[in-house]
Amino acid sequence: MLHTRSVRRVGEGESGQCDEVVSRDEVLVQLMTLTSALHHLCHHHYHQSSLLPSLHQQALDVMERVCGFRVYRTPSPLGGLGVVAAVSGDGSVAAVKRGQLVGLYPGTLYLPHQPIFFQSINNSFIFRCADGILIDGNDKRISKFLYKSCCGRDRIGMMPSADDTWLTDHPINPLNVGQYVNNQSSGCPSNVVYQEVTLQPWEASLEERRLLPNLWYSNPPPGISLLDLPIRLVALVATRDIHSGEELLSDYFTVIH
Ligand SMILES: C[S@@+](CC[C@H](N)C(=O)[O-])C[C@H]1O[C@@H](n2cnc3c(N)ncnc32)[C@H](O)[C@@H]1O
Repeated sequence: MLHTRSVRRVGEGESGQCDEVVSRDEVLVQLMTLTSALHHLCHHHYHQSSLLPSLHQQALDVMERVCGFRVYRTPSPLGGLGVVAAVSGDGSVAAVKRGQLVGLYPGTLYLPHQPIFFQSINNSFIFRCADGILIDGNDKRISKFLYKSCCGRDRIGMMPSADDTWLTDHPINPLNVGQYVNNQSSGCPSNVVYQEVTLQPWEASLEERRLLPNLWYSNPPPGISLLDLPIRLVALVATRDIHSGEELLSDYFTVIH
């Protein structure tokens, strides 16, 4: 069956993937613009699950004001859930412009040599980066337990070092649903690509990091602080204008040359 699958072919350039729709810096500018606008929602005790649905709605409103569209999970004609981009009101307009950041792939980060056998059983949410880093974006069972455990371990004082609300139906950062983007199918070509970004520690404040959905499975090496570690982010970027109500579709199968 594999030979019938469409494959995204990626060459590696000096500064990253050759198929980048926009530069790494542009992805980060878009990301930080949204996270700055979402900061005020973090001052609530948002880990209280009763507040999350309302905070999520407010976050979607902020996203639409800042980015021009909102993204959310909804039942997909392909089966299960998918992710759509939409604007309130007129469904005929282009909600997303080519090059806009539409999602982040959340999850626990595993180095290529780290064991992930039990987490990978019956798990369709494991993303493999070009350099072999794995991201477990499953929000259920052992994957959920491990992410929450790492989040508790990495707390900086009272401050969480990453977002864990993506494990619920009401993420405080609406971008953190990229693991639910479905694969393209015949007649429905992809409209987003994955752009892998290594975020250096000095590029994001603690306030920004608490809205980002990735952290490491392992402790930092001895003598290295958690805050000195880079973080891997996988951004989903639109490859064309996307109409309001359209499902986001990616290409799961990528060959790196
Ligand atoms: C990462 S999940 C995506 C979210 C998934 N739809 C869900 O609700 O859990 C990947 C799984 O979604 C389903 N899927 C993704 N793209 C699909 C497609 N084009 N047609 C049918 N099923 C698809 C497959 O079951 C696949 O293993």
